[in-house]
Amino acid sequence: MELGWLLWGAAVLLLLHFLTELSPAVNFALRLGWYCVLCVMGSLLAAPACLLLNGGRTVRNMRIIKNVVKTFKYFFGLRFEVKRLENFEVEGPAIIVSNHQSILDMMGLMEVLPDNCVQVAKRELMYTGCVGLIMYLGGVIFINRKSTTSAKMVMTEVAKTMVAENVKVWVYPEGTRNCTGDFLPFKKGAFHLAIQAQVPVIPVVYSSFTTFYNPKTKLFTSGKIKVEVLPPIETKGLTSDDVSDLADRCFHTMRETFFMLSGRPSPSEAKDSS
Ligand SMILES: CCCCC/C=C\C/C=C\CCCCCCCC(=O)SCCNC(=O)CCNC(=O)[C@H](O)C(C)(C)COP(=O)(O)OP(=O)(O)OC[C@H]1O[C@@H](n2cnc3c(N)ncnc32)[C@H](O)[C@@H]1OP(=O)(O)O
Ligand SMILES: CCCCCCCC/C=C\CCCCCCCC(=O)OC[C@@H](O)COP(=O)(O)O
Repeated sequence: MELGWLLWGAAVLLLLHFLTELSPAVNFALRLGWYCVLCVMGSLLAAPACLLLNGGRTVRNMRIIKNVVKTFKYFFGLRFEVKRLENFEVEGPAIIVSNHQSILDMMGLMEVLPDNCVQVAKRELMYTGCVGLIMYLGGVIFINRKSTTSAKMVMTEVAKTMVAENVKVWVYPEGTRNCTGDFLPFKKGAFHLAIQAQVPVIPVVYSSFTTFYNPKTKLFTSGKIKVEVLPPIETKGLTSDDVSDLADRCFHTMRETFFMLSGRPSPSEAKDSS
């Protein structure tokens, strides 16, 4: 009986292996499925630890979550090369902004996540079972993207509490995933937040995933991701009139860095040299 199960197991594994060799779409689905399984298993493992060690929803749980998620990269042959981590060393709260290419970004985020830092996420993620639970326990701030008024109210509240509780807040200013090899225009919530709280903005840039991950062509192989933490941008003395300039400044600096890290000329440079 046991031998029978073993043979069935081996046959299924062999079949999966042939299917992944045969079809990029199967390889893509299996690897992404495996990532989701890891997230679920990691959450099931981390949730009791968070509850036992820290008693409930608190940013301190992010340390536990970070340590679990940092192991995921080994399953996918992903490597991170991190530069200028010291730029996170600002006293007190800050807004961290970074580019958002995929659900895989969570691995890159945890690779560099400073202490006392929570993320802003769409509220739909709260309803993903144990993954939603672990985000809740880690202190993730959920916003309703379908209601600008509600999202703005939550963000304004965050501006007050981040100063009172000395936390950093991580926002994806593109507001959605984008794996096109360029940036989407930035939404302004993060920059309103920074100016309302009078705290610095720290941009973080991840190189393009397109050489190893592309949902359109069903590519998902191993690869290297370069990450650079840029110098903090002060907002002391800025007012709501400066939000657009601050957002533009971050967008351009981050986009230049993105093309540089990705080993591609930025579209403006390419035009100049032609
Ligand atoms: C252990 C194993 C674990 C396994 C793994 C599990 C979990 C790990 C745990 C944690 C990791 C969590 C990682 C989560 C990542 C989730 C990522 C996301 O969900 S990204 C999507 C959500 N985020 C965002 O959308 C942020 C960016 N968006 C914005 O900033 C938006 O501006 C907005 C606030 C959401 C509002 O957007 P909306 O489209 O509705 O409107 P506009 O942007 O057009 O703005 C309208 C108008 O309002 C002005 N504005 C915006 N914000 C403010 C504000 N705070 N105060 C005042 N005014 C504001 C804006 O400027 C516009 O005006 P104008 O056009 O005149 O400029
Ligand atoms: C009871 C319900 C059960 C549901 C089970 C779902 C299981 C989900 C398992 C694993 C999901 C892994 C999620 C990792 C977190 C990644 C967060 C993320 O990157 O979200 C995308 C969001 O930024 C932007 O969304 P859109 O691009 O606008 O869309």
